[in-house]
Amino acid sequence: MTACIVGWAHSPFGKLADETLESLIVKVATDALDHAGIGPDDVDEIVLGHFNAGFSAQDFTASLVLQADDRFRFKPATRVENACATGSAAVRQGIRAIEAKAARVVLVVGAEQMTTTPGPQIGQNLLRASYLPEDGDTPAGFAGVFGKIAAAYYQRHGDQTDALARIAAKNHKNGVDNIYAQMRKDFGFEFCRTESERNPYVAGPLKRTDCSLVSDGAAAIVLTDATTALSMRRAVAFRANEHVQDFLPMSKRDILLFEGCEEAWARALRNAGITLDDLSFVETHDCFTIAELIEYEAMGLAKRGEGGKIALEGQTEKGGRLPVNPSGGLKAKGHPIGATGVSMHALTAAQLTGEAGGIQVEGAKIGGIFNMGGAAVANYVSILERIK
Ligand SMILES: CC(=O)CC(=O)SCCNC(=O)CCNC(=O)[C@H](O)C(C)(C)COP(=O)(O)OP(=O)(O)OC[C@H]1O[C@@H](n2cnc3c(N)ncnc32)[C@H](O)[C@@H]1OP(=O)(O)O
Repeated sequence: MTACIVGWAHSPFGKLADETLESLIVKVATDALDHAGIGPDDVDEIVLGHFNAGFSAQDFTASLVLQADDRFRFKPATRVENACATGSAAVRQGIRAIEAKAARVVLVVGAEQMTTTPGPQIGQNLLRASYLPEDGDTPAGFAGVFGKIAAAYYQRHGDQTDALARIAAKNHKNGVDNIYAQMRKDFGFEFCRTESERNPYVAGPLKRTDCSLVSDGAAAIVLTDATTALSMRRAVAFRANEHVQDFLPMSKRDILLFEGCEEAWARALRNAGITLDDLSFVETHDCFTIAELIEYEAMGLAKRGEGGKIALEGQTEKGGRLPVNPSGGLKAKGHPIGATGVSMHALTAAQLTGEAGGIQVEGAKIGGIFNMGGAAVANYVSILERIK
């Protein structure tokens, strides 16, 4: 049974000093049901994606969704976690409940509040998603992990300074038109390419503009089975949804290949019966620009070692062969860990129903999503298409 997205909601991403984790969750849960045109009584199951790992003193957070409305009382609610792919793990749990016919309507919420944590502690919290015996004390947190990956990529395939700057500039430019984005500033290629006081090196060859943002934010989607969806205002179907989990230690794999990402894309395209050429756009996990570059190769858009080439040719820019991250990605939109995967699904659904506003990809028909946890450890690919 195909699961469908029938409604969604998105908070602004950024430093949201007036919000709490609870207020963010309550707002998007309420707004997503309104958008779907249903009420709390219609919901069979609730899934919350929330990473936490020290960002919030409040743990055991699934029941925070019930704070949105007393009518949620006694409904099953569960929190799921899979590092930076936590949001997509929550989406997948909802899909599986529908496919198993255990639920007809599932409310999926993703949320994180990161900016209330002091700077150095943020890096330490994020590193809990690395293999601690190897990477637990990496300087600069997860940027340090990807700084090592970038340095190794340069060694194997040559300097990628220009390509990474092109990816950063593209995503920042796209983010200008995203009303939910944390950073709506077009920095331009030269600024992203050049080390400066405002764009210092953070880890290895990665500068500040190569890194995603530290963010607060939440997003929610409403899932139903296809029959129910067709009776509603809109229906965006999952043509595929795949999850591939790889080894956590990077020393057990060739970390420059992102093989889990490759496998997830291969399975998703096969199950959807399409090729990359059928996609109108992709939202991909650009936690660091080097990740987006390697993902071009893992998804099959570029040969190994040539991800930078297609970035420099503008193939992934709006109007290019395959627009990647029209939302501005994690780079400009922001990356509140538990919310990110849900946000990707909400904004992809919005693209496909023509509700994406300034970031709309004209004529978008099929959208792809790649959300990852750790360094290509948890790999989730969804392929979405509007059916109503
Ligand atoms: C964990 C997994 O499972 C997989 C993953 O997804 S890993 C990704 C997890 N997320 C991260 O690791 C977050 C990475 N980013 C960071 O840690 C931080 O943004 C950073 C270290 C790159 C910069 O932080 P910082 O040096 O403390 O900057 P900060 O003092 O906050 O801000 C200084 C300026 O830079 C800007 N800035 C901050 N971060 C920026 C970024 N990433 N890109 C562009 N500009 C940024 C700020 O807006 C500010 O600008 P103004 O002076 O004009 O106001």
